[in-house]
Amino acid sequence: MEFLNWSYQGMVATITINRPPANALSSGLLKELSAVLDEVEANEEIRVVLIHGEGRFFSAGADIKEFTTIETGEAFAELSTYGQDLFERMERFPKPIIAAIHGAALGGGLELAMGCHFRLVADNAKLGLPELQLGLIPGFAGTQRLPRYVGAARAAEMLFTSEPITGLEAVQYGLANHAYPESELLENAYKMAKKIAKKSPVSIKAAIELLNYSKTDKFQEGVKKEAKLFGEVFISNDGKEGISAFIEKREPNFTGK
Ligand SMILES: C/C=C/C(=O)SCCNC(=O)CCNC(=O)[C@H](O)C(C)(C)COP(=O)(O)OP(=O)(O)OC[C@H]1O[C@@H](n2cnc3c(N)ncnc32)[C@H](O)[C@@H]1OP(=O)(O)O
Repeated sequence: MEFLNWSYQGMVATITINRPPANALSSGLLKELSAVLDEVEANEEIRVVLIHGEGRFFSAGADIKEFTTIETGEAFAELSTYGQDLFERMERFPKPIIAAIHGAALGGGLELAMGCHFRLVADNAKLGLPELQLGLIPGFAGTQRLPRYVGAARAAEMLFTSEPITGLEAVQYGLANHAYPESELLENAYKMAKKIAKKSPVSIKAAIELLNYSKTDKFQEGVKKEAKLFGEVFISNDGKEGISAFIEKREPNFTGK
């Protein structure tokens, strides 16, 4: 594995995102995550999965630099569908997956965390979907999962302003379950994971299957629509301007074209 480390001890597997400087989710990293999930699913000794980031951040989102190598809207929509399917698999995964978020979970990073069964955060972490700042939209099901956790109006504000919320706010909004000082986050996440690992894997698997029924057919329709629009927005002039502005470290100038 090039971008992820993983190991397990005492029924708890730890997946560490390790792609400096920002743990950006390149397509290679997403493929590795899929392969790790295969191994974790097949291993009967593992009952709970904890996912966190090495370095300063959980993850700053999809790899914006890799975006410049993608030429067509269709290819962008395919990337979107790949991430959506992977995070959907996580939400349906038969073993609980907990995200422990420090630093920042932005864009695809937050979308990955929202595909986990729940989130624990550092109280000063930043969580947001800043894609509109890039002249884009979220593409890994963020437009469908965020309103489920925080409500439509808060999701709209987070999308329209691109401003992140803090870990403490994420708990108030229902996006994260508990916030801790950053230095105590992992220790508390392991405590929680070990508690859950004592439960029957049979009943955990059934509970996860049932929790997924609370999603409506509209969720799946919304996800498909998101991938289509993700490709369309990417090929707009504003999409190109937003990505160039990020790479050139300047404010974008959007024209509506
Ligand atoms: C379908 C999904 C779509 C998406 O996910 S689109 C991406 C959404 N995410 C974002 O828009 C977040 C972009 N990043 C940031 O806002 C900031 O960065 C941070 C808040 C994460 C950190 O800010 P600071 O502490 O000032 O560090 P820094 O100098 O901006 O970043 C350190 C290095 O990390 C690279 N980087 C950060 N985020 C990404 C990314 N998402 N993709 C690729 N590279 C990224 C930067 O460019 C830079 O690199 P260098 O040192 O070479 O200049």
